Amino acid sequence: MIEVKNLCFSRKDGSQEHVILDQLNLSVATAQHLALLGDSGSGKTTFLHLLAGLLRTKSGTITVNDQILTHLNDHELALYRRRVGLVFQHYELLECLTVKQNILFQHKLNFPHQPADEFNQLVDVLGLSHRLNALPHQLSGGEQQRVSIARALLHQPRLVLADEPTGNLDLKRSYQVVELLTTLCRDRNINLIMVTHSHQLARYFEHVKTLKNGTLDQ
Ligand SMILES: Nc1ncnc2c1ncn2[C@@H]1O[C@H](COP(=O)(O)OP(=O)(O)OP(=O)(O)O)[C@@H](O)[C@H]1O
Repeated sequence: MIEVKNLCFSRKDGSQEHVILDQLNLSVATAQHLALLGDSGSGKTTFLHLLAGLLRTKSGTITVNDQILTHLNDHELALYRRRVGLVFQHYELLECLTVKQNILFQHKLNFPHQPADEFNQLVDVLGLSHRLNALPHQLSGGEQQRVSIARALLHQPRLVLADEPTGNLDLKRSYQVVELLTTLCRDRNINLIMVTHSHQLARYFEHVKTLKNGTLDQ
């Protein structure tokens, strides 16, 4: 469950204050999926970073599964971030690690005593079982994105934020990735928010909103 109330966010541009989000409100029910559209520069990535706890704001509130992010101290926010699954446009895999090591790396770092129960099932569903010893540069873009999805889901997050995950893929691979991402999240009752420029891909989502002039359409 996500509740965003009167969220404002600005950045300093020299001496000028550049307003990016302006009194933004959003309510996403538990396990709901949302596609986020909007022109380039409208603030989609900024909004995802605020939801991920990577940025802070002083104005407005963000509540995710009963945690009010604005009230968390730095340590609590770091713990919150560990529980969010992130998927990026450029995959952000570690080049020197194999597929298997990439998928397990953050899990081992953040949850060293928690077994990675879902590993086998995830790599199987994502079609990666035969690529576990490959290095990222030996994979196609679609395969790399599937690795990053496995990494994002391994620690069983309740929220996955995907920032243009198909931005580097052709249409066929984009559909595959979105189909897998939405199915995996639906099966696990995970809230998914995906930024995309594609109205076609947004059709996979039960809810679609557009960010414009710092706020979301109703
Ligand atoms: N680190 C930063 N410092 C200053 N301004 C920034 C920074 N990051 C983003 N911006 C500005 O904030 C605004 C919103 O950027 P953001 O990346 O959130 O937009 P977006 O909707 O995700 O764009 P795109 O679709 O092109 O990825 C833009 O005007 C951008 O130039």
